[in-house]
Amino acid sequence: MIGSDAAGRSVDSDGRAAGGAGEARPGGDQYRAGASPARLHADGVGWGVAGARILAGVALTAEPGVTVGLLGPNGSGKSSLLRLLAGLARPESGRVLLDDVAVGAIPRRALARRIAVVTQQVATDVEMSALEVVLLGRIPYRPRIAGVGAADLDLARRALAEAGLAGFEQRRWSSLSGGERQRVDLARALVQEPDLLLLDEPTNHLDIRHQLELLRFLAESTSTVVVTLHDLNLAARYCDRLVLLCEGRVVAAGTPVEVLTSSRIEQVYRVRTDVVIAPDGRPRVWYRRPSP
Ligand SMILES: Nc1ncnc2c1ncn2[C@@H]1O[C@H](COP(=O)(O)OP(=O)(O)OP(=O)(O)O)[C@@H](O)[C@H]1O
Repeated sequence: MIGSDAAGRSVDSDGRAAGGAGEARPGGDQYRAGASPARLHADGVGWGVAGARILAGVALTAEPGVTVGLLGPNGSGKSSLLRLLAGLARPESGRVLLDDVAVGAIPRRALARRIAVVTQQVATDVEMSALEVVLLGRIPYRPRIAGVGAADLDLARRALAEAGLAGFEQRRWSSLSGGERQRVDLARALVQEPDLLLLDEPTNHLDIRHQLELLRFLAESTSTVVVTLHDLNLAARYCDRLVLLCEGRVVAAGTPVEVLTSSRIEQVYRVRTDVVIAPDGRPRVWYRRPSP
């Protein structure tokens, strides 16, 4: 045990509540492929910058293995909330729990083994190969003075192939296109073998085929996933649940059918739509042309 959570409970070296269901990690540091999907729960979360309130009273629950889509207009607080969920910033009020342990109480190295984050800010001037970037995801698993092992290399190569980038191993990061960088960064997150995968607009540089492949991959992933998206139809099709933010507050949460109603989309996005339920039982949003 190397710490305690906000409630004073012991926290083990993997950031789990001592004696909790997930305490033992079969296979230790071996390839786990998101074998222990986490439950993420946030409630009453508030956060602000320089006196400006960015998030207020936000609640979000992602059950193990579920894919939650985080929606909302520009500036509604999606990226800010994702940072709080990832433990990259601390909420000013409320709490964020990973399997009942406050994220802020989990040691950084343990947190890096459990949560992987794919952000929008992908640096352009990194002098590394694609394979080296992917291998960054293995650092939380490596003894501090050890080099890269054969198993790490194998995992990184497989993750690149999974991202559709087999053969890109030695390509310089700076030579990659925006979409290729986004997929390398996803591969880096995958080799972290996270229990919780947090992605901030991971489709924004991807062509439609890669968007569909990525969202299908997330939907089928054994990890718990929270992903911010702007495309309402992709969110409706691939997410189990949606949380809709507006001006830093949750205005709706539930299944895609419950959240994506025509009146709510108009209220939040000021866009008129027709929403129909497709044969797969999920909503499809048709945007009306703005009247001249
Ligand atoms: N560090 C900061 N300093 C000042 N304002 C900030 C900071 N971080 C976020 N904000 C503001 O908080 C609000 C929410 O930003 P955030 O990036 O979370 O929104 P978002 O929903 O992800 O937006 P988008 O869809 O445009 O990516 C915005 O008005 C933004 O300008």
